[in-house]
Amino acid sequence: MTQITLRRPDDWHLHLRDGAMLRAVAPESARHFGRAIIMPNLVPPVVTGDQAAAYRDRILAALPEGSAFKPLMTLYLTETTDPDDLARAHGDGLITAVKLYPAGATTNSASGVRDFDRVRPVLERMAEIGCPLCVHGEVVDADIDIFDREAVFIDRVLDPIRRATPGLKVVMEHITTAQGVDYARAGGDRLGATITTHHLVINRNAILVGGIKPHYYCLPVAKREEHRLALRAAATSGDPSFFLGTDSAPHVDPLKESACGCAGCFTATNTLSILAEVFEQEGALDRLEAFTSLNGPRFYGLPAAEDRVTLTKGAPVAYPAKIDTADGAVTVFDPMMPLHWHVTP
Ligand SMILES: NC(=O)N[C@@H](CC(=O)O)C(=O)O
Ligand SMILES: [Zn+2]
Ligand SMILES: [Zn+2]
Repeated sequence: MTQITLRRPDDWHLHLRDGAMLRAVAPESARHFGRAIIMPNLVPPVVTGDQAAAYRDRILAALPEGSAFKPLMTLYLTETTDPDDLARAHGDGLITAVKLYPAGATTNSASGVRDFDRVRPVLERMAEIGCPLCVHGEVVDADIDIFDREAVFIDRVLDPIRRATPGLKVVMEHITTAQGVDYARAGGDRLGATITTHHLVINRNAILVGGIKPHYYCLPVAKREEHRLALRAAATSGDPSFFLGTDSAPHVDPLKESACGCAGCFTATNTLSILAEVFEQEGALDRLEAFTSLNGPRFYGLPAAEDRVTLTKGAPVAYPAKIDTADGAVTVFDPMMPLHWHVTP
């Protein structure tokens, strides 16, 4: 196969940031994607309906002229989230989901949840109104090894939440383990999982072998090869539980290339070419559309896109090593392989 046409992909987990960074990265996602779930971990985070509306307007203002890209907004769940404000924002179509960060788990998560019992009433309300909960699934306990934090979260936090609030729709964001794959697969209609582009490509060796490689450091951190293979099998299976959330998470280079570097891989620029390469390697190009364009809308109860993008196989794709922002350069994820699939938007 040398050409494939897909319904326009959506990105079910994206960091667009704000200000100069937003203006630089929004066009990178809008070039290929139709919609994206926009992460609310700004500083300060997006916690109220009014803040979500203002952020949506800043995103729309940052898009190229004539872009049809639709940001699907989220609220950042805190222990003081007002269920009425949340329900109003959801009812008005202003927000599509709510994001749960365990406090301290990842970039800008200080306002996240410490005591999960304190958000029970909000979760009950979300189940009633059909508002999905997107979860960064890692425990933060100092005695839990960073490579085990996702698996432990499933047992200690996620499963109890889902049992206590069975009507709640939950998305396990950016799963990185075979345990995550197995749990999502068994979870039925109300459970989905996003998988990033980079976790289909790298295992933990990419970060650590031959010198420390900060541009491969993200959270949840990439795991052993057996987990990468489980993610590839899940993503390419066509199973509707799994859909694309790139977790494209830009940080300027000085903040990555540092003695204490930030977590996040910036993949918006070359994601679709990488995914086509991965699906081709797995003999699953015919299931790429399910992963990028069908399973996500189905989970969220939204229509699939009507317009299409075409991918054509040819000479290696040229893409910039970095993009410029008024705040500094951002390195584009290097998949360590040539990419041959050109996207015609
Ligand atoms: N994935 C990351 O490594 N970083 C994300 C936060 C997140 O999604 O956990 C970011 O905002 O930089
Ligand atoms: Zn996260
Ligand atoms: Zn993220």
